[in-house]
Amino acid sequence: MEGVDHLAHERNKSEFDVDAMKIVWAGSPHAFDVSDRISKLVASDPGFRKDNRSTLSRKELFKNTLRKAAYAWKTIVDLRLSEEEAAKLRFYVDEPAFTDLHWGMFIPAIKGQGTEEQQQKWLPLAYKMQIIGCYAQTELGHGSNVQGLETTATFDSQTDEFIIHSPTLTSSKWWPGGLGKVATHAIAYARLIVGGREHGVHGFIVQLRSLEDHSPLLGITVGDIGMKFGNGAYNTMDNGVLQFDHVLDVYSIAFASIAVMLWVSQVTCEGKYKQSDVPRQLVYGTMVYVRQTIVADASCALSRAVCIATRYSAVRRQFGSQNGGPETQVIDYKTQQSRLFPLLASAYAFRFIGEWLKWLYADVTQRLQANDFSTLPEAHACTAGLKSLTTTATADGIEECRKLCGGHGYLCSSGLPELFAVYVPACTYEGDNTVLLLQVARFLMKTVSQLGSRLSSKKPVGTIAYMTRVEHLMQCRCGVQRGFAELSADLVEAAVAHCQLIVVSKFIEKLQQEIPGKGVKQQLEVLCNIYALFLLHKHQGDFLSTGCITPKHAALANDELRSLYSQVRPNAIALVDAFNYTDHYLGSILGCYDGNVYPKLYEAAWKDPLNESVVPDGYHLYIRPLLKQEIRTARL
Ligand SMILES: CCCCCCCCCC/C=C\CCCCCCCC(=O)SCCNC(=O)CCNC(=O)[C@H](O)C(C)(C)COP(=O)(O)OP(=O)(O)OC[C@H]1O[C@@H](n2cnc3c(N)ncnc32)[C@H](O)[C@@H]1OP(=O)(O)O
Ligand SMILES: Cc1cc2nc3c(=O)[nH]c(=O)nc-3n(C[C@H](O)[C@H](O)[C@H](O)COP(=O)(O)OP(=O)(O)OC[C@H]3O[C@@H](n4cnc5c(N)ncnc54)[C@H](O)[C@@H]3O)c2cc1C
Repeated sequence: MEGVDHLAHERNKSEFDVDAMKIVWAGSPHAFDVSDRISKLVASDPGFRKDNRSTLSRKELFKNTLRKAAYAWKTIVDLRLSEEEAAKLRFYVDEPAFTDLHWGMFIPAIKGQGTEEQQQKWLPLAYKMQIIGCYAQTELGHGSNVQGLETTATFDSQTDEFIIHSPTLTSSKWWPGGLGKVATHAIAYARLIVGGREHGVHGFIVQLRSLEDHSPLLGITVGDIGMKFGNGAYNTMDNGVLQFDHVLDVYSIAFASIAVMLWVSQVTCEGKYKQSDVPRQLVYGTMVYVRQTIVADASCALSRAVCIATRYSAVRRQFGSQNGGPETQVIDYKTQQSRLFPLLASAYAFRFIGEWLKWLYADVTQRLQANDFSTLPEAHACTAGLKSLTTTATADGIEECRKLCGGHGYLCSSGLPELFAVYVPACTYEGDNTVLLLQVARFLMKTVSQLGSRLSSKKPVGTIAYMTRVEHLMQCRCGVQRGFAELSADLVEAAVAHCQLIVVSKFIEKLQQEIPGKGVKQQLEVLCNIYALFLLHKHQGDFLSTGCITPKHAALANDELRSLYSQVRPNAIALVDAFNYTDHYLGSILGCYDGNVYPKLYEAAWKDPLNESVVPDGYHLYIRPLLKQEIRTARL
């Protein structure tokens, strides 16, 4: 029945202050206020409805996304929302679109790598959306190997301009979001050539389309790369293909530096290339920034899936009826708990590692501004490794949550198939997860060779086993005289272990902070122990082989896990309520707040276009002849 909370009995079991946990999850009272207010604003506005996405064709879907993006911008302007509120509004609109790359990469790249002059020229236009940007780095032939990019940018000292060119088919830009049909400008990465000499890959701001009629400029061939994984989902995004045919960057020498997107290098008025004495890797700075935001995205996406699966697991009953009484809630089955509760713990763990990574990025950015590059390697390794670890775990976790919901998890109305389809490319974009783990492995190898066996003693006591595991895995690999490539598969495992150590240690450090609210810290301690012991159980081979635990320890850990699951059980619904997601944002009948699942599932079924007619289109042409044996049977 509408208006009845079918999960009230679960909510009454809670042993902690849910409102206080909402603040912990949001990060602060202010952050909670913004999130709560904006999510309800979006949920209450029919202009942001999204329940019809799966019934639209690609063109209808894309046009609807453009409408929503324009409507969101109008809402932001009309309500005079702050940058923080506007970002939250785009988040809760929950539709991959060109705006993600405009605000998520194009603007940060200019802020992070542009000179004062470049920022003064481009940021005001970008902030007012008077230009729409994309980040055009990947090419048809190269994505991971940035140094392999083929697009060229040749400085013409006669005309004081840069000539951007795609010399081969494989140099076509391929994948940039927003490029296909919308972006007017791109930050295009190309090999800089000055005076016949090549100076490696640099970023260039290039105009792609007319600001008058949106037609591609002279020498620009641009379009969409086509349908992607899953029906609705990520097809709201126009990932594009782009070829430059000797495109002149229209900026005169006076603005030449406007085009070369870097404060680490300049082309002077005399056509001379000036490389500052800063690490070349700063050209990768935007990727470091985006990787740390992707870790925060992981906690959002995983918590969404866990919220759906937890609420549905409390609603669903199957088997176990005693004397005609109610059947057993599937959330009470130990197998369901052993699959679901580690994902609940991971959602919280990723939330806190995302908070720490945001601090680390801000710290390294501050140091860079003071020409202190000492923590850049660690920042790169951490952002690369944690992006890899959290996105892999989240993509796998969303799929596990779908399976935890049985057959109904496979319905689009569960919200889980679309969530998976939109989320899963996170394991690839912003760096293929294996390629990024290889970067971490390189960093560990260098650290071991510099520091000897002790990778770091700066970890909380509770992580000794985790630290020993990493050191042992590295010693086993570094000890033998075989090349990095030969050992790379093993080194990637050590890299994963290192990232898991960081997540566990930062969760423990979080618990050493002042955390207000009745029972809140206790609940987080339970979740932290679940996260740490679940990984220890999952990788017990590593821990046993390093000798840092015995088989008896492993058995005790498993017993403790079961006990911890029993402690979470009465609080599970309250722990997902703490995410404070609206039904609109969840987009899931299985995860609706009131747990009134069956009537909503039944009602939603009849809204499917296939049920607009009782007799299906095609019956008279195909089925009736079949049933009436009017189809001439082939001679046997
Ligand atoms: C229903 C709805 C559900 C909603 C769910 C929510 C999900 C959100 C959906 C939102 C929708 C849309 C938003 C999506 C946003 C998508 C954005 C994607 C954009 C992109 O993909 S941009 C392109 C990204 N490309 C890459 O990441 C390329 C990866 N490759 C590299 O980074 C490099 O090539 C490399 C692998 C690191 C190799 O570098 P290189 O060739 O230079 O070679 P080396 O390995 O020798 O490195 C040299 C040296 O440099 C150091 N180094 C390398 N990288 C960095 C760095 N980034 N920072 C600092 N230092 C770096 C390296 O360590 C070496 O140092 P050393 O010599 O060892 O000292
Ligand atoms: C949805 C989506 C959105 C995207 N948006 C953008 C965007 O806006 N802008 C942009 O510039 N790009 C974008 N990309 C491109 C993305 O950044 C690349 O696809 C990504 O960096 C992976 O590179 P790749 O495709 O070349 O993979 P590859 O490197 O070709 O990977 C293929 C396989 O090779 C393996 N491999 C590669 N190199 C090595 C190695 N050295 N050692 C061991 N194994 C290796 C990988 O692990 C993987 O298994 C997007 C991609 C997707 C899917």
